[in-house]
Amino acid sequence: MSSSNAPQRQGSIDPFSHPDDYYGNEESLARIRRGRTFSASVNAYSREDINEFLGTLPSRRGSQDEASRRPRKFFIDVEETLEALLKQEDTDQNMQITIEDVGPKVLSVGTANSSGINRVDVRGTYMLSNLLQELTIAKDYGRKHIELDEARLSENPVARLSRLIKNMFWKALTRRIDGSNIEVAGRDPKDWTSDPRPRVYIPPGAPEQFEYYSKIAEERPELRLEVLMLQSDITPEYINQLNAKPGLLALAMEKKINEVTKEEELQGVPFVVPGGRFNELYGWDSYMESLGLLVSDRVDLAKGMVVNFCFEIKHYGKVPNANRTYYLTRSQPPFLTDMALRVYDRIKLEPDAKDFLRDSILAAIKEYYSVWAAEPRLDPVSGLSRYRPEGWGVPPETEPTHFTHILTPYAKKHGMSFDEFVKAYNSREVVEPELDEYFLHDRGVRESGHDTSYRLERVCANLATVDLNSLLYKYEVDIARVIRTHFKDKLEIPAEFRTAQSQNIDFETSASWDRRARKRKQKMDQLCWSEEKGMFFDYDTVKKERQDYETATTFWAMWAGLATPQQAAKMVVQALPRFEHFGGLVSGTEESRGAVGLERPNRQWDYPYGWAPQQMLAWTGFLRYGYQDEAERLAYKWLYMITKAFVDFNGVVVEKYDVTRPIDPHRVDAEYGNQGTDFKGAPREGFGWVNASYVYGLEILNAHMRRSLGTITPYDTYKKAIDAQNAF
Ligand SMILES: OC[C@H]1O[C@H](O[C@H]2O[C@H](CO)[C@@H](O)[C@H](O)[C@H]2O)[C@H](O)[C@@H](O)[C@@H]1O
Ligand SMILES: [Ca+2]
Repeated sequence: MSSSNAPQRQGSIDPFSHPDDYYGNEESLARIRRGRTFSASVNAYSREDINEFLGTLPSRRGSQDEASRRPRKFFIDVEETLEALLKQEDTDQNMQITIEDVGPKVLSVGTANSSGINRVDVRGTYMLSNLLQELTIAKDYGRKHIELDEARLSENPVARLSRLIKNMFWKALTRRIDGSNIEVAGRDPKDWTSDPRPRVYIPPGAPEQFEYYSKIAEERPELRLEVLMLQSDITPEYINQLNAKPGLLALAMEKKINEVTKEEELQGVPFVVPGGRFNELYGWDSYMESLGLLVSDRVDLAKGMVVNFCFEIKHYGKVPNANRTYYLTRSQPPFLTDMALRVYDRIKLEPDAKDFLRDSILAAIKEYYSVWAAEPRLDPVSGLSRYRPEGWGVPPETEPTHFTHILTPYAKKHGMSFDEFVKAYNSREVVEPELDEYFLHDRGVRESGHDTSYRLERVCANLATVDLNSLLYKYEVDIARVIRTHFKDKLEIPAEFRTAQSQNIDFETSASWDRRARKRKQKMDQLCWSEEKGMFFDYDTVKKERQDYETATTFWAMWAGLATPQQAAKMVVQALPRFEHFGGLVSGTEESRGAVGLERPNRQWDYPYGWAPQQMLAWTGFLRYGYQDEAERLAYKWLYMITKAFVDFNGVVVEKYDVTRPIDPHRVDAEYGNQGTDFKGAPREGFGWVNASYVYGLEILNAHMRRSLGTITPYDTYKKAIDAQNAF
């Protein structure tokens, strides 16, 4: 077929198809297929979605013959145009074309009909940056020349971003731990050792995996894969030792027929990673991602994550923060029951659906008893739970300077260099009880997912947080409902699901779970709710007092259905205005954070930052209690902020946003900066939970809002237009 130097006719190709189809020629496609590590089939982008957005292009400087409205194609020399484009338009030389570049913002390209002889202009930041993205991707596919649909450059930004998320980003973030993918999944940008290499730890209960990976390591020495058996007794001491050789924790595998060899083999159950430096299966990221995957019709991936969680609970006793050895002592906010129920709802007609539901609920019950409702996380006095994981030492995965200000005084005290002190402290050669206390809370902060925040620093492990207890309330009501509705109110508990806390329980009924939920709600009303402030607060189980830090997690009580209608109304009227900003909800209020400066730097989970999970849970909570307008408004603001940054900054989609910053909300310099900003030419993966929030949020908006978003209309302008329309 055609060589990559010859122009290729792409006349019959959908202008919005996946790069595999759009840019992949026979040869490069064959190469990609050969090298493709597994068949993560991506669903085709819905044509209806695109049609809905067509005709609503943003009113910006258009290309010259826009009036003719005929679909136009360009014939482009990839390398030459890329070079000219960057030279002329990327004036700050960061390999992105953004509103901060000060080039002429116009580049002429040849039309396909004239074989490139007649030239027309591509104008404006958005179209030029889309051109850069398309050329970068075409180059990845080895293309020298392309025919490029103008529609691909002027595409409605909401349609473009949704399409990228559904077609490209999920695929780029999908992992499977097995021979086909171990070199990608094993990579750890956080590895602090002098010789980072892929390493996989197998739990003793999965000997077949040990055999499987050992064979791969032997057959493919170039991988430098080290296969190790995990000790059965997972103690903090042991985990500390493993820090010299950090590695992946094996996940679920299933027997499948290899499409090529037609032989049965073990394959990893796929999952989605957050992105950036986070290249493993996380706890609460996975839940948020699954909400996006379900609306992207990737039920298979959402299901895969539930199956992997069940494997983790079975073999590691919990859903670890993420599946790396250094995360083993701690978990993350628990969402398994809701996640499993949402997946079940989509697969309920499949033959194994009931087994899937049973396994998930059994795993959630085990996790509940042994992790969340057991000491040290359980506070036996209040009956509420805390993020209070075991372990000791300095968390090795954090950015190197994170603890400098905390540790330096101790290093000086012991007359040691910084590194010598860290080594001595981590191996218990030096004992510092004050530091132990600091890191007890720090581990709690990381388990809470809200790392870090002045709300939790130095106190987290003592707090019965509104977030954790709302989530556990949801576990309790979900478990009760599933047992009642799906298992005739009697769920048998097989021996492997019993725990030290539940060893005499042969079967579960809904009554005890309903009772637990009622008790938790009553305690939270008593200890966490403020009638005066109209919100829930964390409760300090040691000082026995309510905290006063105002946290957006108060809305999790609505998500979980724990709030009464009266409490919900108060939260909407009193609390919501304190958290609502230009781009949606801020994590905590400015007043609660307090003054920041050199001595007291910003923390990423405090004001002014907003995070996808806070938005998604609040929208769902508002909808649950009938606050449709509030949910729509908040979703609009969040999506507007993401869309605007996507349009103005070369397709950027990041881990978190500064929701008070209208122009460049993706610029966050707190702690380790922002994941997702540092790409060359084209974004490849976005960020897991923000991708999810985008497609999930779009489902909440009405059609009019979606159209306004596509024309980059700020919320206030949209609202004025609607009010004016309604006045007639
Ligand atoms: O390396 C520092 C910390 O990074 C993680 O936390 C952040 O990213 C996670 C993945 O997106 C997310 O779940 C968490 O909410 C973020 O704050 C990690 O989870 C921490 O344990 C780690 O110390
Ligand atoms: Ca630039």
